[in-house]
Amino acid sequence: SPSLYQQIGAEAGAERLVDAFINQIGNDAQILPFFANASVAHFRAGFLTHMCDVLDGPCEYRGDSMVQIHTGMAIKEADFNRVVELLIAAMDEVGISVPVQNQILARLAPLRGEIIKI
Ligand code: HEM
Repeated sequence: SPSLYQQIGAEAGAERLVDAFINQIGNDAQILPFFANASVAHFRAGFLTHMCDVLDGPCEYRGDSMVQIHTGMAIKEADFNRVVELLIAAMDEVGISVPVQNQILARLAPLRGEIIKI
């Protein structure tokens, strides 16, 4: 059966999704401040490869670990939940079906403990 990566439209679909997500973050007063010192190009490339890997696409994420990246950001539960909302809004925007959205969120949910309160 097709991978989740294929179901979102492979490379072009993943790029549309990540660009919509970045646009959501750029318009969100709660989350944008976390990215004040980040490079958008670096985040885009890293998030794309990580997403491709997590969704069983033909990529292997070799960047810093989730713990390494997010340590010191003091991300709270509410911030994590907000980022999930922004990702859902981005998935809606690019037309990913709700069943596929739920499978994607199920892949990301276990990462919560590596990202918050560290
Ligand atoms: C499941 C949720 C999340 C995943 C899978 C995730 C994943 C990632 C990945 C893959 C990168 C880029 C790594 C690289 O190549 O350098 C990144 C960077 C970043 N993430 Fe997350 N993240 C998540 C949640 C969050 C949350 C909730 C926040 C803040 C509220 C956040 C803030 C950041 C920031 C600011 C960067 C850029 C760091 C920099 O380049 O300076 N992330 N994240």
